[in-house]
Amino acid sequence: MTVNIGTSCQLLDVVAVSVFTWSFIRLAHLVRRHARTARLKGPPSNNLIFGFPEVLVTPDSAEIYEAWAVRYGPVYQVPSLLGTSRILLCDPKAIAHFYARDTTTYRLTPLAKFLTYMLVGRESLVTSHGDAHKRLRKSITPAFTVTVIRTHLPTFYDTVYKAKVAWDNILENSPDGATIEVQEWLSRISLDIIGIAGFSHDFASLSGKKSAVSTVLEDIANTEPSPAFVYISLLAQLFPALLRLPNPRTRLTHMLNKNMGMISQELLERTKKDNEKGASEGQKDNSITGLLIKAGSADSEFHMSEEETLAQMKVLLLAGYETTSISLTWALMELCRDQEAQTTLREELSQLHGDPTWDQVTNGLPYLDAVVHETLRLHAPITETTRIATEDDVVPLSDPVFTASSPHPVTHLSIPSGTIVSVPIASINRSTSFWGSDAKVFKPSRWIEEGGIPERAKEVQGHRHILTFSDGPRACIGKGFAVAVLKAVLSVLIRNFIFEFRGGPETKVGIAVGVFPRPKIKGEEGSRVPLHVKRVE
Ligand code: HEM
Repeated sequence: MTVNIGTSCQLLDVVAVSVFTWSFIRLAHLVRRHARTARLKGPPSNNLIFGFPEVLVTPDSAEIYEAWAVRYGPVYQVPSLLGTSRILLCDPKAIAHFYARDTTTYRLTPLAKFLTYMLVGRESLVTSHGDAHKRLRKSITPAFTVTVIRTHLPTFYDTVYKAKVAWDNILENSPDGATIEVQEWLSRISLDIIGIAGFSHDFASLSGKKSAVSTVLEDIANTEPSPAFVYISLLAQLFPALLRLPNPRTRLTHMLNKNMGMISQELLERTKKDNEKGASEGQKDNSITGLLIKAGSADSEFHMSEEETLAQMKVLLLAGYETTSISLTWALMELCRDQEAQTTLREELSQLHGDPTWDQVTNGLPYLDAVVHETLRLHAPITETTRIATEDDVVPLSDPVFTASSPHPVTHLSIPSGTIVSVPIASINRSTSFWGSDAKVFKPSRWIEEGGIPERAKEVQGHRHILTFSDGPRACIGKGFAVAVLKAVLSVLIRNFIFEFRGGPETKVGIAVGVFPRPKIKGEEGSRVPLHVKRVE
């Protein structure tokens, strides 16, 4: 087909007019919505086009959000693209109300939906809403009961022991210790655990097999977003399709989706075959893949299509693996900074004869529990929840606030349909007003001491008063699994090895921007975390 210049100009004109008209309609809609919202206090715009772009592009905006909450009150508005704004909720009652209505009144923003489609395809648990979400969630819930997670504990130990053996070999002739890049190892441990426990598949990454999924995730974390990409991702709030423009990050995202798709398809086929055999032998398959296959069968109440099944597998693989490995890395880094905490944990673990049993993992090791929850409090891998209101809502507040438009304090906030609302998870988890003057300090003892958790923090609903696993109908389905993995892996590593920063406890820590922000040692390439590791003799 040939296209002459005249035709291309007409085409461009049509595109330009369409984009302009569409933008105009959207702006008119936003202006109308603005008129119906009580104007909240908040920082002034510092950029005519983007509002306050810094807060969207810094990997850790927790302290900016906290400073604004102190200055403008626990609910405030932040300038956003083209004169629009976003509402931030830092009030516990408002947050509980918001999360309780997640998937119904509050839904994924067009940008988040678009990004998730790019990552895992359509029809997944994370992009579905209302009854469709309930149906998909119910289909995999049996894989996350305490009874099932408990059966995976030996798998968690078997996997971390593979790393222990490899590290023992590295350290065999180095009594004073050696440098080990732990982030990569912790990623391998997490991937192999989720593979075996969740999908009955051994990725064998601890045996040196390169995984197509982890390689792409590494590449994403090691590819600094270019200034052009940062600009595009800011504009993508209004025009998500801009993310389709060719750039290295988009290419890697497509590759991740493709690789996860190939693995999921392979696992699905294999499990189907195994199940046919197992069913004839009367076995029950409670693995994630087994449950999803059951949900896709003709006589199931869930009527899940093959596309939905594959999308769920990709979501679970990504959600379960990357978040857990990031949390493990943070735990080791905090224990390097606080050697006393590391010793206390080792002493607690050394009193056991062998690896903790399930009862010890869940109830019998208070300091291990405290280290894990203090890490999760300080370093939420998912730093905020952002949604769009799909209907008008009235949000109750714990404490009255002054708005910019009313001389009297208000006890409720009116949120018109179309408003973007965010909960700054990481900021609230380490905010001084919730957790006290030592909120930013890694202090596991706060989880054990009488009165260690301030009353204000106790007002926050969510797993142990932190928002790291979010809350409400979309709260993390894998939180019990994740906490058990963190405890099992740390118990083996800390009992057997001593970890130190090579540059001493004051070593600076930075953030690498992967699918989720990952910690790194400042000055190291990509997301590398080389630590000095010594065997416990
Ligand atoms: C430390 C580890 C983990 C953290 C911090 C974490 C955090 C979260 C958060 C904050 C959400 C809500 C996301 C949103 O609202 O947009 C979420 C959802 C989810 N998580 Fe986790 N997660 C972790 C581990 C896991 C594991 C191990 C699995 C599975 C094996 C898992 C599976 C999921 C799934 C499927 C969802 C979506 C739930 C839904 O939409 O109904 N997560 N997680």
